[in-house]
Amino acid sequence: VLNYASVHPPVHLLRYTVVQDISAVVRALEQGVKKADVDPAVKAVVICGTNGTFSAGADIRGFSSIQAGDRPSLASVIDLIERSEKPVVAAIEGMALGGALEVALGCHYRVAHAQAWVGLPEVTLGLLPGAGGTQRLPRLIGVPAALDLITTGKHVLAAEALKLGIIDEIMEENTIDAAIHLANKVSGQPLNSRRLSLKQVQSLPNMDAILSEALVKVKKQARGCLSPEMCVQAVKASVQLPFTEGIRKERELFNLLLSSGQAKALQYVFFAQRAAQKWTTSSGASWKTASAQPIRKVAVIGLGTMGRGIVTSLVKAKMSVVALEQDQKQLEVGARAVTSLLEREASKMPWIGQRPDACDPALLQFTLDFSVLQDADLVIEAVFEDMALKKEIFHKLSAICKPGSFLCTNTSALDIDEIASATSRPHQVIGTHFFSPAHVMKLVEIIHGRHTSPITIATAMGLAKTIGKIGVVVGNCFGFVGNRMMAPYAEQAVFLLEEGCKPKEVDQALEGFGFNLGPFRMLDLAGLDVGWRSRKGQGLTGPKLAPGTPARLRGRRRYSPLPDLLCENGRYGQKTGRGWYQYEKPGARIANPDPWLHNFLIRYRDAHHIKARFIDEEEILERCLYTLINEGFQILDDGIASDPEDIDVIYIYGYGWPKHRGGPMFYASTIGLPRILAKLQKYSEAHPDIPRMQPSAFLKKLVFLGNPPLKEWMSHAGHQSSKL
Ligand SMILES: CCCCCCC[C@H](O)CC(=O)SCCNC(=O)CCNC(=O)[C@H](O)C(C)(C)COP(=O)([O-])OP(=O)([O-])OC[C@H]1O[C@@H](n2cnc3c(N)ncnc32)[C@H](O)[C@@H]1OP(=O)([O-])[O-]
Ligand SMILES: NC(=O)c1ccc[n+]([C@@H]2O[C@H](COP(=O)([O-])OP(=O)(O)OC[C@H]3O[C@@H](n4cnc5c(N)ncnc54)[C@H](O)[C@@H]3O)[C@@H](O)[C@H]2O)c1
Repeated sequence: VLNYASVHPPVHLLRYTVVQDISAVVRALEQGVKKADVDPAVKAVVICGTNGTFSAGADIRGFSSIQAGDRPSLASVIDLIERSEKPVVAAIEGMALGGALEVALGCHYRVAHAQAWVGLPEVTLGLLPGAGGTQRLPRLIGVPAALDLITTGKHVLAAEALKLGIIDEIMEENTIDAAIHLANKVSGQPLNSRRLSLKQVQSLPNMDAILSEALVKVKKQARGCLSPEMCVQAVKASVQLPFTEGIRKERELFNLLLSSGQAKALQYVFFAQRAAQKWTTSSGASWKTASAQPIRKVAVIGLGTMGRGIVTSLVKAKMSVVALEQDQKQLEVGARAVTSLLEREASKMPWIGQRPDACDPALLQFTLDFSVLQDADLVIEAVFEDMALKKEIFHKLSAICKPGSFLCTNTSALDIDEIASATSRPHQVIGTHFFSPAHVMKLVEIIHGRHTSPITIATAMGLAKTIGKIGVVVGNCFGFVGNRMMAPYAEQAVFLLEEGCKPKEVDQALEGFGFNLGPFRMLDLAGLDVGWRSRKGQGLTGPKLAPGTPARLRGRRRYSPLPDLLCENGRYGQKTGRGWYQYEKPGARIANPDPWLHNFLIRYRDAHHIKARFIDEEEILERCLYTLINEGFQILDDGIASDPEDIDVIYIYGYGWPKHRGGPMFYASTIGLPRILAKLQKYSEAHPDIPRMQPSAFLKKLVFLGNPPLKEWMSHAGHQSSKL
């Protein structure tokens, strides 16, 4: 942990390794600094890490054992460092994150390697920098810059840290030697001006406005997450209170966050995201047995909503891309759309000037000619959601593409095995389900068919990582994990309209819960015609529907024809300017309640003899969320997802589930499975014609087993029909 090595007398070198037992690091730092302080042979101290890394901060797993009210002893050691009569220099290699940057801020000087980066990411873990960071950083770099770093948790490279004033010197090499040199140079000089706790925060004429605007901004973006707001409160304390009182306030806010439950959820997500990268199949394949093949050239077929976003993501990651369309007109429209997306992405990257190759259009070729795809290492198909068309394309690809190339489909729900059956290489066929907008959304569901080889899975996962996405391996069934769980959720939302709600009431309840968009705003954005086409394909509506089928029943299941009726009226959502809401013009984004729709709902209820009733927020949330969670339990039992963490990662990064609630399965564990079961039982008794409300056998089993913790759920799953 800490290696107190006096290798460069008279400078003491305190080397410590991070992400270990924080109290051991803290104790060792304390002893080291105290020893150096009383040792007359020591004139200065340098603190550095081992193996080229200063530190990634406190061990996140250790937070669960900290009780609210515990004294963060790291803070007192940082005080000790700052009070030292001998200059202490931080030598930052690799990274200094969280508590590590706070240690560096307690040092009198900071030297960093040019490739090092620093940041205070605590906010992303539901916390705030709890060891003086919120009080020292504003004193060092001013309130606006400190607010930016502390409320976003972003990391900055050494050059930017130097510009901001966090770092005193940057070195291309020999950072530790440079720190020792600096320590020797400043030895004997007065230190008070270097002690941040003694500095005043630089006053600004518009300080009140800066703080209140920051508060408004973070509240708006946080969707109920507390930590960004508490970060602003802590920085505000640095402006309004003397240092020691500010530290007290920081500790009070830290303890409040620690006990809020949100910190636990966000830390769970941190590990869940990493766990999802470690896929394993039921046959035992994993990263240990299969490695990703190198992918240099990717082809994308179809430049519609999804294809253009996928192409943009690939080009941003500097991959060579061929984009193919079905006719010249579509090719031109698609090419224009991709160019404009790439331009927008480039303008968001201020470092573009230093990296002229980023988003290089020379990496991109547009074509109508399938034979150009011959040497692609991997192909992603993103044409219409139509099985016959997809099979035709895969058959063609199988004949044209070189033997080693991988064939991926971006289907939202269709059977991967059936698509693969159109090829002579089903082991190289896989689903890569991106989310809209594909150049923004982080998630890619990687769907493993019956014949998909481990190398194909590894390669698809590798590609996702290369382009900055989070791949999650799932099994093959209609809608996979995400869309399969979305179906009962969206279905409930529509049933609630039939029973008396307005779209805005349902959306407000779910947006209040923390979703980016409620179900109706989301459906309007995605396009109502997408689901309509799928329902027609399934024979739930349209020409394939048997004559005489009752309007609100399919078999013995309740069905709502409302979404079909909207489409029949040309209301496809934002794209047509009308959907569940009305928009100023087609393509406009601001959703306004539509009196036409409200009258339509009244007439619809009259026609079907439905008596509208008042439905409170609790019922809206429970019916939408608990049916979604119920499907999640079924998915786990079926083996379509290998564990609840995977489902949670899918929902957070693909569907805008509020991160501070940890994903649907984690949320279920915080509510308690007995309560979810009881509510589902109550609602399914009231609505016996909605099978998706009937509690899953797996949920019942877990309740019967005494509501075990989430980590133990999978040891009780059935898995007879594991698809992974
Ligand atoms: C006494 C109380 C005092 C309280 C006072 C407050 C102190 C302070 O304010 C709080 C903090 O410092 S908050 C902390 C602030 N710091 C942060 O928030 C930093 C969070 N970490 C990161 O951002 C990234 O992991 C890195 C950029 C460090 C590396 O990225 P990369 O190269 O892509 O690698 P990777 O795949 O990401 O990780 C590799 C492995 O390391 C694991 N692990 C990593 N960090 C961990 C941690 N802190 N902990 C535990 N484990 C951590 C990770 O799970 C994975 O494990 P696996 O078993 O192999 O799966
Ligand atoms: N839109 C979404 O939100 C979303 C999200 C995830 C997955 N998906 C899936 O992605 C796929 C594409 O969806 P989309 O929304 O981008 O559709 P889209 O209608 O916007 O685009 C499809 C494109 O494919 C092109 N195309 C059709 N036949 C072709 C052929 N034979 N050769 C070359 N190009 C051809 C069309 O010209 C069109 O540009 C579908 O399978 C869909 O289910 C869509």
